[in-house]
Amino acid sequence: RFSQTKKNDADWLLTQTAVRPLVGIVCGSGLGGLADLLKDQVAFNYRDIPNFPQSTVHGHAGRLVFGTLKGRPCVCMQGRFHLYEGYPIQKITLPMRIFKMLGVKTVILTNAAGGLNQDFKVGDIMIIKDHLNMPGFAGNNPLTGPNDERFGVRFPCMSDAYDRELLQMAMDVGSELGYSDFLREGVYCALGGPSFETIAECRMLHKLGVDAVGMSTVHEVIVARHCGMRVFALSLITNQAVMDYDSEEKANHNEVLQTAKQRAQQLEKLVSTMVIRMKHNNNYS
Ligand SMILES: O=P(O)(O)O[C@H]1O[C@H](CO)[C@@H](O)[C@H]1O
Ligand SMILES: Nc1nc2[nH]cnc2c(=O)[nH]1
Repeated sequence: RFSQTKKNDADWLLTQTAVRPLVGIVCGSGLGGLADLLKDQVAFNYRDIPNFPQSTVHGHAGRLVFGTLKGRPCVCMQGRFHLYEGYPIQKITLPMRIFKMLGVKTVILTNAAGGLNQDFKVGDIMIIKDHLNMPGFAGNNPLTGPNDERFGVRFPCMSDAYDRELLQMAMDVGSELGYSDFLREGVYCALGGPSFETIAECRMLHKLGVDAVGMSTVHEVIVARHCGMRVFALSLITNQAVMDYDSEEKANHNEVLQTAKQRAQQLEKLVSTMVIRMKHNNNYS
């Protein structure tokens, strides 16, 4: 059933735009401005794409934007789907398979996340080098169910999920742009949400080696890697996870959106420079 939906969506989109994207970008909470960098835009509201889920979260506009970045064809999701919105996990990740069918080779995912690493500050950008898939530990993995061999193997490897070359490129580009003071790398952990973490949960995640916590990205990464797309992902640290019973801090979505607003331009510059550099390096067919 999902397979037919994906094919219909991809075919429908390909008849509506001449852009044949090689890069697919997913914008995290409050980070939708990335899509505005695209030139010669052709944009679709999710509600107008047959069978597509709808964005229900503030800070996720719900538009699929095609366009070019210095001549490089891209497609950008201005808004993603989360488990807590009530969608089945396969529906949340449906856009990754549509990306694949559109011809996308590299996926760039961004998100807003809480910082657990005590060296991190609000406003830091963390390049994701690995993840913990908490819903997956409980059996909620987007690849659950019959495996569609046309996309990938039954048991995909995840030790190479985050492309090392792109991670290095992000560090290099970041340092050239003068971002080194707020550029980090680390491990992202996805939880189901929508409640933010308790203090005990934050302490546990910290002990497990998690640097940043959020409610997205990991499911998309798994599906993107399953079908062989290259993955680069980053978190904007929008708030410090609360680790201390004396703290007055309370995680909230407004703070997340506020921080995103403050750092959005630099994050956009980092990502767009990388997309342009990918072309120059001729990394892709
Ligand atoms: O991961 P993104 O989509 O950036 O959103 C993050 O921000 C929201 C919480 O403020 C949650 O949805 C969390 O996952
Ligand atoms: N789970 C979770 N998601 C977030 N998204 C932005 N900040 C946070 C956070 O502190 N926790």
